[in-house]
Amino acid sequence: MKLGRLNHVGVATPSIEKSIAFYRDVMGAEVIREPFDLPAQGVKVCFVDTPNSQIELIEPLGESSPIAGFLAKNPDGGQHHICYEVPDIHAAKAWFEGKGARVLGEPRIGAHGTLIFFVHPRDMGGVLTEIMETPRPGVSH
Ligand SMILES: CC[C@@H](C(=O)O)C(=O)SCCNC(=O)CCNC(=O)[C@H](O)C(C)(C)COP(=O)(O)OP(=O)(O)OC[C@H]1O[C@@H](n2cnc3c(N)ncnc32)[C@H](O)[C@@H]1OP(=O)(O)O
Ligand SMILES: [Co+2]
Repeated sequence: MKLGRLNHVGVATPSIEKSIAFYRDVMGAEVIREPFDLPAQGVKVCFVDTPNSQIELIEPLGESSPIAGFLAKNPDGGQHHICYEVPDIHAAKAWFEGKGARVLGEPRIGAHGTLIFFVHPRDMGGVLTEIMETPRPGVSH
């Protein structure tokens, strides 16, 4: 597998509204997308555009949110995951499994509307890694 484009850095936050104010007023972000709920992933999401990538703000949605444990340990929030693009999600899953890395669940639709999966941080040098199929040109995500 060839390492693809960095799509986004996930940042967990207890309050997307407060984080939006931070990225706007302190970081000078000019393009901050409208937040939206993603119940299937247990998070509320807001994309902050940078010139070459995106920051993905994620706030827990519901008590069983996958980021609840992270926020319990880091109540002010923090860097949560890094997401790389790949051309073929199923080939990428087979690649990581072949390397003995723990893929967390089956590929599912992520915030950009393409298939994603996560690889366990303990098998990825301490970094929770999201793998995302590259959006196709002409399809809006
Ligand atoms: C917006 C949708 C989507 C997108 O399209 O972009 C998203 O990004 S959704 C983002 C949220 N979803 C997920 O994170 C799903 C995958 N995550 C998980 O399955 C779990 O969070 C986890 C990675 C298995 C961790 O589970 P948890 O119960 O929170 O913690 P543990 O105590 O079991 O952790 C085990 C181990 O891993 C360390 N850890 C946990 N989270 C992270 C992290 N974000 N970065 C680095 N390390 C992390 C934790 O400290 C434990 O370490 P040890 O104690 O040393 O074993
Ligand atoms: Co993400």
